[in-house]
Amino acid sequence: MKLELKGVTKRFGSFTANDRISLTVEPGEIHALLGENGAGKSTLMNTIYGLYAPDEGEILLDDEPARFDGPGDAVAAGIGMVHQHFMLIPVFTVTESVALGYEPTKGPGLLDFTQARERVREISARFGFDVDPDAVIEELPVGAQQRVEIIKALSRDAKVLILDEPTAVLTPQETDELIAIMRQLKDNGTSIVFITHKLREVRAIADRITVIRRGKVVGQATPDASETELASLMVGRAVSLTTDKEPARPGEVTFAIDGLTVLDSADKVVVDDVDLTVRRGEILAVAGVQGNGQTELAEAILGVREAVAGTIELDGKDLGPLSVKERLRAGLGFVPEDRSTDGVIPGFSITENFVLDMYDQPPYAKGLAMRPAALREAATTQTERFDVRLGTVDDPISTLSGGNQQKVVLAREMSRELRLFVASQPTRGLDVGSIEFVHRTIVEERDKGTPCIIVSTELDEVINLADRIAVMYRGRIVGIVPADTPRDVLGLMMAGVPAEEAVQEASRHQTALSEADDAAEEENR
Ligand SMILES: Nc1ncnc2c1ncn2[C@@H]1O[C@H](COP(=O)(O)OP(=O)(O)OP(=O)(O)O)[C@@H](O)[C@H]1O
Repeated sequence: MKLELKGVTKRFGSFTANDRISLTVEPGEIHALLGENGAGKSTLMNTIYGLYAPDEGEILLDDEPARFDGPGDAVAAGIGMVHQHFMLIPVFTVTESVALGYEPTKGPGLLDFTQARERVREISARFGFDVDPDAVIEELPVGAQQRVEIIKALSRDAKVLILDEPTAVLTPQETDELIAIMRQLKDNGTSIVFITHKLREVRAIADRITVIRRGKVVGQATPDASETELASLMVGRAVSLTTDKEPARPGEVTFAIDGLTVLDSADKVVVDDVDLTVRRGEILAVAGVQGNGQTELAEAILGVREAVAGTIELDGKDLGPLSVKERLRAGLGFVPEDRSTDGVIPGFSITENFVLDMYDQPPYAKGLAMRPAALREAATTQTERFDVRLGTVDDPISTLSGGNQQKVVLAREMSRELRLFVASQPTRGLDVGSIEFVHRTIVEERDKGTPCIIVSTELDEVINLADRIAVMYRGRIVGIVPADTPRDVLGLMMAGVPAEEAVQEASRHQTALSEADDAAEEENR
């Protein structure tokens, strides 16, 4: 189905989030939508999905004007959407989740689960999804949950599928699987609108690219545009995709973890006897495929997850007995992996979110009295520094775009005097310009002498920032290697191969590749 937007405008009060946007998505086309944080991408998609009514302009489906009074109308017209945050109910099975939207009925008030299960089976088989209709959502990995969202849309005959940052939470393997699925859907005639901040993906799969900035279309591109060209079109200036940094000048060890063991909620060991040290003035990146204990390691440092064995010491002090609040006061800056559940309180204003645990600390309080003016000033200055796109700092943080909420968390945590900085997926959901800034700011923090731990599943980020890299696999540290370790060696370590073996295996692989090249050349001659 062809989707066409003509002059679509959406305002929130006096703020124009989408300003006369026009674009066309042809049947079977993968159309990427690029734009910096707060550019208006999600707003536009929510409008196409019937969650917002456009203030001006129109949406056409196969050249016919469409008006939606809610997502129900959009779905009936053939539009499906997979949101940034999945809308699935954790305790439901796959079949129940799909039936909830599709609701094939046996009669008044009775859902036909047999029919729904068949539908799940049929769609899974057609696209090779490998999803068990009876699996419970909360027990599925994120990539599989996302496939359920796609099945749900397809079960309702979606002909236009909107994917809003679908790869932000996926492992590299899951991303490859999703890309394969998108290709199949395309071959099947489904039109796809694809939002992402990852330029490599855009170049790999998009047929056409539309770039929006501050609510307006600023350009169109084809996938042969370079990453640098796309980045500057998005942000309106040249962006460096790598961070210039001097070699670290590490000082003394001020942070040490010894024999740390942590259990998950089902009492399974998720961090297994981990030893780590970080020196002043260095960045240790913890790399690994999501779900190998990195999250729990970071949570144990913050104190939201209890260690069953081992110690954590900062500046010679045992953090074990300290509460989260006391650890923050001891100089820990912490960026959680999931800002929406652990980083911000949606109903609070940006200013209130700027302090949370630190409201009674100088400079925001003097004795027992809070100093609202000092707080407001800090929130204003720091959000400006981090280029947070906002109306005023008194607005609820929930009105900010996802990437801008992430920047508030970073601004909050990086505006204190720190003795240790720990960040999980610090740039998740950020645009390339913001990533450039955040990476530079982390390096500045290092150069002030703060020991930094960056937990990231993005190898680009790990390689860009790290002075040393610790690779985690199944709760253990597989090895700690220098920052210039080749990608293929890191990849093997992430699959559990010890460092030395990984180096040998990678070099064998390289030799085999070059021998194959030589043989092919010989044959061509
Ligand atoms: N309900 C709302 N009330 C007020 N302002 C809003 C609301 N929803 C979005 N906005 C504003 O509209 C702008 C566009 O937000 P949107 O979420 O569409 O951005 P985005 O391009 O998807 O960004 P990101 O890449 O960070 O997800 C932002 O400045 C945001 O603050």
